Amino acid sequence: MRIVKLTAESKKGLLEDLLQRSPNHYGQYESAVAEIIETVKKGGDEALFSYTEKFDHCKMDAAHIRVTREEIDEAYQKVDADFVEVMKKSAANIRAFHEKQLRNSWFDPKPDGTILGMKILPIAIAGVYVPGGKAAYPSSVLMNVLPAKVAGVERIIMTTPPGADGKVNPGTLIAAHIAGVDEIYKVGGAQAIAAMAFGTQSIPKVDKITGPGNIFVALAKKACFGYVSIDSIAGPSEILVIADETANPRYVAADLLSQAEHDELASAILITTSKTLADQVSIEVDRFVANLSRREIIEKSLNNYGYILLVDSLDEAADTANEIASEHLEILTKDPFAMMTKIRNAGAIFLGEYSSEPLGDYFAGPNHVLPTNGTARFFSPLNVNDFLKKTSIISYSRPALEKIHQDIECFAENEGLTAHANSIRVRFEKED
Ligand SMILES: NC(=O)c1ccc[n+]([C@@H]2O[C@H](COP(=O)([O-])OP(=O)(O)OC[C@H]3O[C@@H](n4cnc5c(N)ncnc54)[C@H](O)[C@@H]3O)[C@@H](O)[C@H]2O)c1
Ligand SMILES: N[C@H](CO)Cc1c[nH]c[nH+]1
Ligand SMILES: [Zn+2]
Repeated sequence: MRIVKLTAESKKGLLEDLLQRSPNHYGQYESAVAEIIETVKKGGDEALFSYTEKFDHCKMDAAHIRVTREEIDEAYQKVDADFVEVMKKSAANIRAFHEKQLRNSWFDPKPDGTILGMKILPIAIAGVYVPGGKAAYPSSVLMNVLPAKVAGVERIIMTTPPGADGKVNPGTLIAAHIAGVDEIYKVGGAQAIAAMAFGTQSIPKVDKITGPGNIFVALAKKACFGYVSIDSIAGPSEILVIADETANPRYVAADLLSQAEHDELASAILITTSKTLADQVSIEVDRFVANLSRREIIEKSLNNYGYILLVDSLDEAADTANEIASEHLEILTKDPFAMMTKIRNAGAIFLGEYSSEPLGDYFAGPNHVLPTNGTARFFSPLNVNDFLKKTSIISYSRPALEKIHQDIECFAENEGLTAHANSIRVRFEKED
């Protein structure tokens, strides 16, 4: 991995480079995605079948688009029983963590007769996209579906592209079954997003679409936003490690590679105060890479977005981490909790040498759908709130309104909205 002394100039170049990975920079696919969405809007199921044949090389029809109970049973025959048990344990952790996020409706009655409150209800129907192109991610099924379940969403549907044989990855099906998905449809890409946003003969229109996917999926979600709610536009995975001279270089190297293997555009960055650690990590990275199955992808992503940045102090490391606002941030320093207090922007923070990033990807419980491309400055991890909607409650008694009616009339008149003022005043005027 290249080792770079951090300067104002190298930082500027790095930040600009990282931003190029955002789906917002892939405008060349936007017109193709817009055409797919329009075609699905007009053509419904027939358009879906034709895109499935074109992109997934699979002949699909209305009788086979929905996954059957028999297909789920078949999946259980194919997947190792130990893996099924692990998915169940992981699901229990994810559910328990997300249950802590639940908020109840609240009402605040006052002695003067006012009641203000917030009525909180789940959305009625959620649609989860699960990638199925290059690799299957049963963990992402759990991470997207369980917060919706905890929120109390009544109907959760899922779409995922079929293989050429018309089948869905068995691990994906079992994860969906464990998490409690109601319906699974075999369709992928932008066409799946359009189907969930607008509805087709087979696929219901949903209120919110969540889930990761490739550039066609990301741009389709962006284009459908407004017709339907979405979680976020996820970009390629990112890991940032802050480490000092106390860190174990093997652990740092292994953790950087864990995210580099996701994608050629994934970023893996170490910020350290120790030149010795930097050199050791670089050696350990080379040792590990030689034996990893996704070596080609890893080498490309390290070549594209792999950096070891040398800084003069941990404060400089924290400032830089806050500017990068990484999806994942590991802190491997003498006092990780002290360091954590200096971090403002990160999707998830992993503290200490036994909290390596894949713990969060698979098992600990917090969501692995996290803001990427610097959006941790203003976005949060996927959570139960994403599947809840709120309605304000306002109730005043006559005496309560009487006390303040002139204030409201004053406000309305100053905005030139006399009908607003009148709607308050009329309640306190004597009728002729
Ligand atoms: N951030 C996360 O939490 C997370 C988790 C899992 C996966 N991911 C990411 O999701 C992505 C999955 O991508 P994938 O491709 O493997 O699966 P995918 O399911 O997102 O995409 C496959 C679909 O893309 C469409 N497609 C392919 N080529 C096309 C073309 N030329 N024109 C129009 N549509 C086309 C097809 O319809 C196909 O069904 C990866 O980038 C992975 O890193 C992210
Ligand atoms: N690290 C990914 C999010 O950036 C999520 C994931 C799924 N499987 C393994 N990892
Ligand atoms: Zn991962």
